[in-house]
Amino acid sequence: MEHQLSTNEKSLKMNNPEKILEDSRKEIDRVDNELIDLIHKRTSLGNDIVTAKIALNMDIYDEKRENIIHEKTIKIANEKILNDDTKNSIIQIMNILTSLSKTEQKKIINKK
Ligand SMILES: O=C(O)C(=O)C[C@]1(C(=O)O)C=C[C@@H](O)C=C1
Repeated sequence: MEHQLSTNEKSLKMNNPEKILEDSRKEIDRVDNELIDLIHKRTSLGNDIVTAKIALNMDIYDEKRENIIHEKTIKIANEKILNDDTKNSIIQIMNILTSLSKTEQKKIINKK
């Protein structure tokens, strides 16, 4: 749970930029850790997916599914009222994640 700062803590922080920097960097480290875990988790799912695709005689690349992911990403970004720059960056990140998944799936096929 996020810690809610009291008014007293907030005014203390305002006068202490070193503390703001230190705390913000600690929080960024925590977020980065979570992101790395989530990226690893998403990429690892490629293992099961490629096994299923081989059994179903499907290609790794699925344009229809990638379009759904693209539309879903835009919908979520709009709901969260993100600005266009942030929205476009998130779309790029999602493209990187699907590419990563495809690369991993190809590696698994080549090992089989
Ligand atoms: O859902 C799939 O079929 C996947 O292989 C996963 C994934 C993705 O990363 O989301 C990757 C490649 C496909 O083109 C579509 C989606």
